[in-house]
Amino acid sequence: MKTLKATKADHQIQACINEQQSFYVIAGAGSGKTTSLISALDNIRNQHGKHLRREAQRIVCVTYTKRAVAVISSRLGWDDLYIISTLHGFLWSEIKRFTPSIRKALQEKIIPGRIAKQRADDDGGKSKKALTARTKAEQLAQDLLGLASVPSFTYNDSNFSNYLQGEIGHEDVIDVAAYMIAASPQLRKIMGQKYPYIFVDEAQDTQENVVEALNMLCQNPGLPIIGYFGDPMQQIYDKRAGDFKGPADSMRIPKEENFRCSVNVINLLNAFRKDIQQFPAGKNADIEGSVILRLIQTDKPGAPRGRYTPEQIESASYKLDDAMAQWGWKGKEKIKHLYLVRQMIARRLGFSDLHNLFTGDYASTRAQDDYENGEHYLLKPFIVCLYPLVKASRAKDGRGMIDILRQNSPAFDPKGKNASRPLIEMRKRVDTIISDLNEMWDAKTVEDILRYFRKNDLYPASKRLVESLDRNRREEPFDVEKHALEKGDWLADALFDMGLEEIATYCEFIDDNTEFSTQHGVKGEEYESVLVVIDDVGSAWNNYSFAKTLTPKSAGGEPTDRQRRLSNNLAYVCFSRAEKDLRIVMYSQNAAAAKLELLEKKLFTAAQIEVA
Ligand SMILES: Nc1ncnc2c1ncn2[C@@H]1O[C@H](COP(=O)(O)OP(=O)(O)OP(=O)(O)O)[C@@H](O)[C@H]1O
Repeated sequence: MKTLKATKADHQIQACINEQQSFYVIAGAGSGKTTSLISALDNIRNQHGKHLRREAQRIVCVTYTKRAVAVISSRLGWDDLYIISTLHGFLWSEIKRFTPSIRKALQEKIIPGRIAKQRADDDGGKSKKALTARTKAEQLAQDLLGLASVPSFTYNDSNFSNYLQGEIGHEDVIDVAAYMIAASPQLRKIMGQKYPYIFVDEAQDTQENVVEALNMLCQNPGLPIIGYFGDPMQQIYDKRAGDFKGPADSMRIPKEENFRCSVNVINLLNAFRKDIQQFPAGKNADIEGSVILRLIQTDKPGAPRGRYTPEQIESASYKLDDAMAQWGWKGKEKIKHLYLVRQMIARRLGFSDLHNLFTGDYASTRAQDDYENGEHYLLKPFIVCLYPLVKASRAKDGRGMIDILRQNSPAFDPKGKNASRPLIEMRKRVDTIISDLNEMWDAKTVEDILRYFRKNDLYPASKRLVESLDRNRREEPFDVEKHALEKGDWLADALFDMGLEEIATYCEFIDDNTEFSTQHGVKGEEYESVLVVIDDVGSAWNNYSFAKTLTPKSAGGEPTDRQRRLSNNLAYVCFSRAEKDLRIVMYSQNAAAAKLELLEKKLFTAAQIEVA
């Protein structure tokens, strides 16, 4: 492992570990939180590894993404002394054996809570919101009644729970686990004995109830202890413990170094937040770097739902190319593009039709969110299994294809129904499937491929997917009001008719194989040159309003508190990825006034702002 000079915070963390005291590290971007976390994990192994292994105890590190899990695991040599896992994965593995307790948590707390939330949205009237909430509350009440006869539960790794099928989705796993840990001293004791050291990375994005439950687990003097690492300003999800803290008597450990960014980028970060002022603490102190903000004047969006027309997108894109050319960034390597403007990413990468479908009239907010996160039930089979399979086959990666099938396909599950079939027969099947798939991929539709996969039992077909494939096509013309609750059918029908070309680029984008990223995908990453493109219009959500947050006067009003927090935090996360040069493009309907406002706020210097 690369050893870096220990910082003051590293010494404080070590002292906490020696004293068996919980702690929480609060520090800005690029301050080496993840680095300190990994070195603390390594130090515990050096000091106590033998003893822990003898006692069959393990060190836990939960982190935010599967990618972070891989990075931390590899830095520690894939040692099974550690459990390095996403929060969902870890919590589920701890509770999954306790079926009666899971059922009890759902019955006593989780489902009643969800019903109450729906009821609060139902004013008894006939509005779409009230009707949807009523239907959902009724469905949940049915689920509650039927729960007693559900024999067991599985985690279905999606946003949806299907209680009567015993399937629990992401949000429920978190809530059920937090409830069970908080409610059961026995469970806390079992976990505490197994895991004397528990670390949480990206603590600001951990759910509040989980922080509370873990703090209860570690509230007594001595082991187990918990160590959180995070930055309140990098909280980019809702309902999370932004201002997290350890249990009572835990130690707050600040870090003011920045080892990543150039001097100019750090100056911007310091102007952006007042709670932490960083200084360049490593080789970066010698790198001046550069920051340029280009404000591009745009017109009011001309398309329905406050979106750009194709001509406007064309023009916005052209002006962006222009800026890149003038900075000498056109064709330059090692640039990471961070766009909040999905419409533009989709256009540039070539999946506009898919994007328009999932942000158009047939898409509920949930469908849109799921599409953006790569979680939609109709797209996930492609992301997880189908497209990777085609890709592996085109790369002639036989081993990769078999791995994908073994991990995803019931027909190839090493413990499944075909486990005892001769290897040679299974190999032949793989060959047939791959050749069929390759043939179909260029010529057939989404529906054809999904049907083929279902027929051959290649992907676990969720109930919703099966229902969509089995249902008759919707023949009647779509009516926004009348079909509000069933619009997903029209969405599915339109998707079924699409070819696979756009799906392929979408999958590449979601898998982070393009130079484009959404800002959410770059947490924890760093790149030499970063281009951030921000535009409230293309974002198509109400979550953010960059114009109102950064330039309220020229944008015609203040953002909501929530918009301000999310916009500021997301901008901070993006800006702080740059090691050397940062370029920001912001579309504005009042560019000249926006410039004056930004200068007044001293966020940028006059030399750093261009108006085009
Ligand atoms: N003590 C150190 N000495 C020199 N370089 C360091 C040190 N600690 C971290 N770094 C380097 O600084 C960069 C940022 O570190 P790291 O990713 O751990 O920061 P972070 O606080 O987790 O960042 P963020 O919150 O922005 O994702 C990395 O390139 C890392 O190698």
